[in-house]
Amino acid sequence: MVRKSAKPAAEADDGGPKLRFRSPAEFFAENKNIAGFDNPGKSLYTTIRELVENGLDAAESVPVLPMIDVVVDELSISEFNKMVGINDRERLDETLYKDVETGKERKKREAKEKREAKRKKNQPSENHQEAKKQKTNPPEDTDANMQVKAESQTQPDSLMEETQASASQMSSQPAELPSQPPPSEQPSQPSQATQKGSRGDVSTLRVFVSDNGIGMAHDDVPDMLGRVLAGTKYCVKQSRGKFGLGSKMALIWSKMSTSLPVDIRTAKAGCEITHCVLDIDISKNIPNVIVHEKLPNENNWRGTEIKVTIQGSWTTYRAKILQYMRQMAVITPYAQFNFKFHSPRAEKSFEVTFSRRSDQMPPEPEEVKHHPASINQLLLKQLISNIPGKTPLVRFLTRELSNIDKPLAERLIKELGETFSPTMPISELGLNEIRILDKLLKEARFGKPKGECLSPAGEYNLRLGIMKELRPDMVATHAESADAFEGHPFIVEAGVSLGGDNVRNGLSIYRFANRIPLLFEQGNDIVTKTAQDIPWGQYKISANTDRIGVFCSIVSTKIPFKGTGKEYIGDDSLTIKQSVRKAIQSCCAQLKTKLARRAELKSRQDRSRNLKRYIPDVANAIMKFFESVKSPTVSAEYVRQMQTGVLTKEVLEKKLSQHVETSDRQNVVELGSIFGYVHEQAEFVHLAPRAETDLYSKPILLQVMPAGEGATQPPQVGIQFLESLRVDPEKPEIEKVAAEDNKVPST
Ligand SMILES: Nc1ncnc2c1ncn2[C@@H]1O[C@H](COP(=O)(O)OP(=O)(O)OP(=O)(O)O)[C@@H](O)[C@H]1O
Repeated sequence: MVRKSAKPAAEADDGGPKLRFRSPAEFFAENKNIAGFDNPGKSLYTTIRELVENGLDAAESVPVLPMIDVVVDELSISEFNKMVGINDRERLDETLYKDVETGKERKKREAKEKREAKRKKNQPSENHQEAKKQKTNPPEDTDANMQVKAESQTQPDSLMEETQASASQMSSQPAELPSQPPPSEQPSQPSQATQKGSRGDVSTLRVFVSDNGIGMAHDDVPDMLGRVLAGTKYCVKQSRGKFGLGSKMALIWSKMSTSLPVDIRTAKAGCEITHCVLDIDISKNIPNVIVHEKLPNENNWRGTEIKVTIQGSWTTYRAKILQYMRQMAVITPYAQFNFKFHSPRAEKSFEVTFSRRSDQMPPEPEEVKHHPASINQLLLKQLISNIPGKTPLVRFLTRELSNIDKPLAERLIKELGETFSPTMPISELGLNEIRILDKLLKEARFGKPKGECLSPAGEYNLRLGIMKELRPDMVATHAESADAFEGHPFIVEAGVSLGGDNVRNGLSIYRFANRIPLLFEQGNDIVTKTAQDIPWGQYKISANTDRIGVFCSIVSTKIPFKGTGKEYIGDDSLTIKQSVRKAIQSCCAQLKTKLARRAELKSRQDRSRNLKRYIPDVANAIMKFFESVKSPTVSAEYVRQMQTGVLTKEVLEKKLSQHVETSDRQNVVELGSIFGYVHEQAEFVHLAPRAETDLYSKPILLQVMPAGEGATQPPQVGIQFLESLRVDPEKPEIEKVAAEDNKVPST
């Protein structure tokens, strides 16, 4: 009898680690921070972001002007309990709860409040001293002092202004967004809706996002929204979505925090409405469908509505969420965003509309083929397996890859060696043939991928955004031509502004990647780092004391984000970095010219203001001059006018003063053309006489030269006949104004 041999020692259960498997859903549930779901507050922000961006992608793919509604409903604890069927429960032992203040905590808080109050009391004198110090010690213009808006920075005031202006309160309170009450006014007991978490107040929120986009096919809905790493955007095309993950992360977070499913209503054009309620089986990474039905679509509605109930920290992330909505409105001016927040505390509720400002949608980005420079062995195998095996190699190279035409494909195949031929079927390409082909594609020279497949925001939209966002004194924009990063085309557009409303000294960075704004980890981003390296001083801009806005929009078929949360782009993407630098520097060069011109015009304006001080003396000097000139040919007419009272000192003073004002206004027109003011508003005043009754029959230009800055001596006076109006050839718009109001004499 053969005895069953005992298990080899190595296979015995020795208590060592056991092999386990994780589904993609489990992996992302455990590592949700890499997808931007770090804590309840950030999870709320990312949930809204993912759903809004899906809506925008869906509308743009129709294409139709996007209309995005976002409603965040804060549920009271009772409301939530009712929803899930739990009875409200009285607390028996209050001291068990984290949100109830202990005696020690109360003492600590009271001491802190006392300190705060004392500090506030002393503040006026401190402020005064600080101001005095700043006056005497202006900060040095060093890179170390350069300020970059940190992510911890509070919402810019301009946002508050705008939000307040357009917020229509749902409560009877004045139109003002409710702000967080000071700590001393906060209840020590949890509110009806919130519980204290380690990261601020955590409450249950129902997030509803709807769009007028392309909608989803009935059968696809469960997989699209209930299977991690499933989507329609895995192709070489510019889009906000890429990973097939975002909406599923929202679902996973809802599963982790409230255990409630996601509710979807969607319809494609001319189709019935799909209503689907689904959950996700995390361990199997498959949708767990609760409802999947078709409903009549009487109004022929098209779009998608998604409702998800999650925990989140509204109070901590409210500013970021509104900042996000606002920046989306800036970079997507052709979209309309309606944002509502409902709370059981009516005074906290509000709604904001970020109106559409342009009907001009950028062209829809095109899907393109892989560029040879983006190829690797795995991708080659995938491409080969996607098409029939009998496809000849030459056709594979020309049809499946971009930037290879037939002659180039034939040259490449020749270069591969004798075992390759243009007609060989791709099924004959073994592992080594693929290795050889991959090596050659990496080493050969190819044209850059074309940027036509991309849809940049456009300098116009960028400028519109900057003007609206910052209302700057001066702005310059520039679009770099398309370049490629690892075989993916990209385009960088930049804008640099100076001054503006509520802009702090130093650098304020606004970065958009495929029209997604960057609100977190800004310090690590390629644009921030590049902007910090710009030698601002060379452009007569102080990175320390000037208020500089740097806007940068990057579009690409692949943005090299450092995480699936699509936040920052590392500055190791060298070709992108170079383009960003060049684009910012081009803006700086434009600003330098404008600054120099502004300084020149400003000094001209100052000079003409100074001239006015000398007008009485000048008038006196001219009168004396005519009185003393004996030659009748020069002065007979003037002497006659003086005798008849036409030419008096007062008339001269008036004329001189008019002339100074005229040249002042000219400066205003020129300044206007530099800063982009509307020319129709500028008044052009002629130097020529307007009527025969005027003092002189020919236009005259009086040149009054002060002796110098702060001179006490009377100025020199000269008189010239003006033959024609001098027009700056660099400023044709001024010429146009003059020509339109063409009372300028031809003589
Ligand atoms: N509002 C919507 N309208 C139409 N289709 C949608 C909508 N939301 C999601 N989808 C479809 O579901 C797919 C999965 O969406 P999901 O948010 O999970 O990932 P994604 O947008 O493809 O990529 P990413 O994770 O980078 O955001 C999308 O590719 C899209 O086809």
